[in-house]
Amino acid sequence: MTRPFLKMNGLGNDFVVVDARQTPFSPSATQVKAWGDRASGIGFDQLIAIEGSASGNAFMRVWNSDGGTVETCGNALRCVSWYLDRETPGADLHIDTLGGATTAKVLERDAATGMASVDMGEPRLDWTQIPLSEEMNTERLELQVGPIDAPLYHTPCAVSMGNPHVVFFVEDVAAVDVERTGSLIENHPLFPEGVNVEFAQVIDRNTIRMRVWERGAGITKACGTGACATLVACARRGLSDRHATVIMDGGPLHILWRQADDHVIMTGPVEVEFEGQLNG
Ligand SMILES: N[C@@H](CCC[C@H](N)C(=O)O)C(=O)O
Repeated sequence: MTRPFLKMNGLGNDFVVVDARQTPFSPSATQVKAWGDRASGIGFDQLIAIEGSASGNAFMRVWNSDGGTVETCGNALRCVSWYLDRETPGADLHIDTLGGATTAKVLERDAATGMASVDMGEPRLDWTQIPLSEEMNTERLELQVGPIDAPLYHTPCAVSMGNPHVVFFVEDVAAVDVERTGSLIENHPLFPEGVNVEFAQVIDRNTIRMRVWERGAGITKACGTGACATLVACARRGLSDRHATVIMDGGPLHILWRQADDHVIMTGPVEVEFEGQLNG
């Protein structure tokens, strides 16, 4: 089987995007892992399929590079909206995901880059929606890393943006061992479906520096849902306003948690890298 794909990224969080609207695409976990391997395959953080949808313009399916399917991906939603916008330039695009329905709009575009805004819907804040394995206040989780009497990181905030996130507040994000702590927390029993782990340093009320360990993908340069979860977490704790620039290793996203309807709006860039064919 060979399938054409487009390699794209949002702030360096990179994807292989397959248009599966005409021909079904159902790779095995082994195939996804092989294609995702940066040493021997194409290399990506997520594999994305654009499928048909009865209720919207398209359905976006997401696999992490470890081969597991997950609910959604914020940076990929901007890339998929750029792809679909070629067919109906400037229109609002309704893109469904396993994590919920979204609406996207491409604000600027040229042949290989663009800027898009996605309404990600409401964050889910109840412990059952994250989900957690036991009832807890998601604004202040009873969770800590390090010695019991002098924890390195503690009392994070949990937010679901359709997929699960836990946000730790730190004084110096550059000093965090993201791999060590992220991999430990990703599989903590408090998170029965695993969790994406963010470390956030509040610079001022409208600027947050964040680094991420993604469930099923490890350290990535940026995470769209992670940036949304980080802004929501900071605003819930009174550390930021409801709009901020979240600066990740790959660059900034602008996030607004709109007062009127509680929806989170993410705005940022899209880039096309190259076209290719998947074999396998
Ligand atoms: N890169 C993403 C999130 C991809 C899925 C995530 N690793 C998960 O397992 O939930 C983004 O930009 O949101």
